[in-house]
This record gives sequence, C-alpha cells and structure tokens, in this order.
Amino acid sequence: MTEWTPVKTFETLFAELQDRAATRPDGSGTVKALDAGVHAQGKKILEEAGEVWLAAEYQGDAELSEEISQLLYWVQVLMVGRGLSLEDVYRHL
Ligand SMILES: N=c1c2ncn([C@@H]3O[C@H](COP(=O)(O)OP(=O)(O)OP(=O)(O)O)[C@@H](O)[C@H]3O)c2ncn1[C@@H]1O[C@H](COP(=O)(O)O)[C@@H](O)[C@H]1O
Repeated sequence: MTEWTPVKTFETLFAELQDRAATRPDGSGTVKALDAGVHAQGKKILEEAGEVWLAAEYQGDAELSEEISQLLYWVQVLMVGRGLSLEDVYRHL
C-alpha cells in the first residue's frame, strides 16, 4: 500500500512552526532559528532572497521552487519570532 503524505501549504507550515515555538522539541532547527533572534533571521531572509534571484536568473524551475520554499520558511520564522499571525499579514494583501 502506498503511504499518503499530506501536502504542506503556507498555512500548515506556519501552524507547524508555531507549534515548534510553543513546544520547543529537541533537535528542531526552527527552535534554534527562533533563539538566534531577529538579526540572524533577517540575514537569512536576505541570503535566501538572493538565492531566489540567482535561481530565477540562472537555474531551472525545480531549483527556483526550492529556493522560494526556503525564503518562505525564513519569512515564517521571522513572523513567528515577532508573534505575528497570518491574518496580520493577509489583511495587507
Ligand atoms: N521548510 C523548512 C525549511 N526550509 C529551509 N529550512 C532551513 O533553512 C536553511 C536553508 O538551507 P540552505 O541550503 O540555504 O543552507 P544550507 O546550505 O543547508 O546551510 P545553512 O544555510 O544552514 O548554513 C537550512 O538550514 C534549512 O534547514 C527549513 N527548515 C525546516 N523546514 C520545515 O519546517 C518544519 C519544522 O522543522 P524543524 O523545526 O527543523 O523540526 C518542518 O516541516 C521542516 O520541513
């Protein structure tokens, strides 16, 4: 029987990261990223944004998609660290 893996979305990943922040499980990269603080998170966002730009210029769709997913992850880490909700951001869309 094939195992079914639920598709992760922006919303489900955000809920997962909020849960990591609340429960702080051992070995979580997110807990480490949250503890590193906003300065380190901001640098990571800039780094990932640069990688998205370079991938868009020079790489294929698979590489670009992966870089975008990492940028979204780091934006979410910063949001969780600052205590923002998805609604705080969505109301500006
Ligand atoms: N989606 C992500 C995700 N995207 C990016 N990253 C991290 O962001 C960094 C980006 O990778 P890079 O390739 O740019 O960097 P690297 O070459 O691996 O090396 P460094 O940048 O870490 O030095 C890596 O450290 C990744 O671990 C992520 N870390 C976790 N998640 C998801 O977040 C959830 C919670 O994860 P944990 O907190 O680790 O349990 C899980 O669903 C994970 O799949």
